[in-house]
Amino acid sequence: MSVETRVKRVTALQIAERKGGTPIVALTAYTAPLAALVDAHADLILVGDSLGMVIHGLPSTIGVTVEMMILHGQAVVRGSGRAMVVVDMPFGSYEESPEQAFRNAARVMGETGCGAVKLEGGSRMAPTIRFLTERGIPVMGHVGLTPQTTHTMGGFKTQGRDAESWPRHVQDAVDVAGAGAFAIVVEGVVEPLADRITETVAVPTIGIGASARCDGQILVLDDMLGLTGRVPRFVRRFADLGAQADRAIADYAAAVRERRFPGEDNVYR
Ligand SMILES: Nc1nc(=O)c2c([nH]1)NC[C@@H]1CN(c3ccc(C(=O)N[C@@H](CCC(=O)O)C(=O)O)cc3)CN21
Ligand SMILES: CC(C)C(=O)C(=O)O
Ligand SMILES: [Mg+2]
Repeated sequence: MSVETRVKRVTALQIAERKGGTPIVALTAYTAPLAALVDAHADLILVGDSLGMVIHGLPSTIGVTVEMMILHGQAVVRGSGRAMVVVDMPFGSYEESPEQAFRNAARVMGETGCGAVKLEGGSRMAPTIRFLTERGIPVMGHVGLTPQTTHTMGGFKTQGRDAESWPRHVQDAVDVAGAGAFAIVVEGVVEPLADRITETVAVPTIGIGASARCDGQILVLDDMLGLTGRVPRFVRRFADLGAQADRAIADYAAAVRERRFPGEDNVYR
């Protein structure tokens, strides 16, 4: 392919410049084939640590490892070509020190070829975000409901129901942006708080369960395709692939048992 026609990936800078513009379209993907489908329509693909719960059956994201993130990150980078790929830093891989975060983030970037990493946390993670961005690793922030701290936050609870907590959440986003994050996922916050955060920080906010006031939206792909079980209120099911798969598998089972499959078309003679 010539230099002129080669499609370049969306960059962190391009995402940062989308503040206040056409909403940024983001989805998760964990595998090459689904990354290819998302790549055709989205600006950003997140290899979320939600993969631990969604495809590995873990009870939370706490047990996800750097190795798991790298394997799925490699698959998603291979399957996509245009969208920016961001890989979640899993629990325990970045909280200890900026140095620990850099070591693991550099490994994730180097072994997957992704364009950025994401890590959870507000003001307390700002020094780490600065440490990474100053050393060439683009960072996406994640504030509000942070699933990796579910055990200290008392479950997956929507944040900002009490207006007294708003200044703390706004400060979290301000500090994350000030530390150099190119965008911030705002998860599970009431609409007026999402509005306040979005109008306060200069970088785009990408919401999940955080209203239409954000500069973009993200969902777990499997949730919006209808592949997961009970989904929270913030999810819209744009398809019902779980039910379609169930019917297809039932049809296959019946066809095998009744010797209708394999049929004439499926046999080598
Ligand atoms: N499949 C899947 N989708 C996700 O969006 C997702 C994951 N997994 N795993 C990691 C985190 C966990 N997430 C979650 C999970 C559950 C709720 C939930 O049940 N929320 C309550 C809020 C109740 C309240 O208002 O406090 C809800 O009923 O919507 C929220 C976020 C978002 N992330
Ligand atoms: C829900 C998104 C933002 C995420 O962090 C994940 O999928 O792990
Ligand atoms: Mg995550």
